[in-house]
Amino acid sequence: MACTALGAAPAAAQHNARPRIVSVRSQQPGQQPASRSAAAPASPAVPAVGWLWDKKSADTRKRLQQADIKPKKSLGQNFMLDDGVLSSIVEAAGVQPGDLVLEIGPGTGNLTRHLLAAGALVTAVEKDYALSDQLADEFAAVPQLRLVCSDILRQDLPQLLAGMHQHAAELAQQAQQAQQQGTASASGERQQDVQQPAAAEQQEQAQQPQQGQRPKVKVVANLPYYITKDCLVQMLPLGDRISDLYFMLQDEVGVRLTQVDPGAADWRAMNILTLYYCRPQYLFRIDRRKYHPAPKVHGCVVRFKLTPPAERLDVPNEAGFAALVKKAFSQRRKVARNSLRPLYEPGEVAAALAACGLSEDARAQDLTLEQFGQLAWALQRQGEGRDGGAAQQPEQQQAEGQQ
Ligand SMILES: C[S@@+](CC[C@H](N)C(=O)[O-])C[C@H]1O[C@@H](n2cnc3c(N)ncnc32)[C@H](O)[C@@H]1O
Repeated sequence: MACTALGAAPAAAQHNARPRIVSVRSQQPGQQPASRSAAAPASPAVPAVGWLWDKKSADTRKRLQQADIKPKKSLGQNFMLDDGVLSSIVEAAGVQPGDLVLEIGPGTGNLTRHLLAAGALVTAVEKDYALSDQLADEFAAVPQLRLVCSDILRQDLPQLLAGMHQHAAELAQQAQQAQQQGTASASGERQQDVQQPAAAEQQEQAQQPQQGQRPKVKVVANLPYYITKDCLVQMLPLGDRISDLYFMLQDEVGVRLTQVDPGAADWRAMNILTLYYCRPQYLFRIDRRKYHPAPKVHGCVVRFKLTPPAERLDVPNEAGFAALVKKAFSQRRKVARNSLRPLYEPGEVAAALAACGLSEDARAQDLTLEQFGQLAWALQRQGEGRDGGAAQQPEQQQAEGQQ
């Protein structure tokens, strides 16, 4: 396992981030985990699963006591005790050998073990140093796990995801070298340079596809409830690099994000923005007693299937659209023409709503994603007509208003 501190946030965000290297146990080229033969196939290795099951998730309480570690409420530490639930999540996520999986908060490694057993190449980001140290020891012989000891919310995500592709390329290269060494020694030949340098370089380039062709990452996590929204805001826009998020959430939040319709009191800006970026699906509920310590509320698993940027609803401007939606919901009881002040004059909003075939008295909570999209275009067209083409987007107006 490689344990590192990668993808540190920009300087302004580094206060308190303190990512650090716990340990680095580098793999010698060609060296494989003990369980693998030298003549491994030239693809990322899959660990033998036997030892993974030496530790049962149900024993978490006992193992924490032995290590003298108390669950920290401040870090949302509610460990999953049920291996059945964990394997259901990995199965629902369709994890296949060689898949790239980002895990947030591996904790005592309960979900991590299931992901590795399914053959995933896992990058796990854990904020708690004590737990990171434990994981670094436990998974020392597993190069398929890359452990990042840091706060996920302070990570430069594109950099973290790029590091996952690099990790996969390194493992593939090691497997290939091991295979070549195995073949050479089996045939009794002397090890020779069988490739010209240029050919080796070409092969390496072929193994490192460009961004658009790279396989997308899956994110699978038993999240601390208090960072759910921030993680969604951070990850939902990355549909060009992430295929799906499989999150264990507070049940009430999962229901609110997946089972509320326009017009309901619980229809919020987060519903509109979630639907803009993905298709959310409630998978199953998890009894609160399956966690240690048991939280006050039940959990659930939700799949967020991310929409690639080119397939999202067409809006005049993404940041402007998000600002429009948030402003419209900022005073939920008011009709939209009033809640959208001062971004737009009430008369402008009423005219735009009418142009979309909507009631002038519509409230934000009455509107669907598509209707918000139509409203954004109607407001844009009106602005262009009024300003002779120099219409401002809401975020521009906001920025100027703050000056
Ligand atoms: C709900 S526990 C889940 C632990 C483990 N995955 C399981 O299923 O048993 C959440 C984990 O996230 C870690 N964590 C909390 N905040 C974090 C953050 N901002 N970044 C990364 N990890 C975090 C906690 O230390 C804890 O290990």
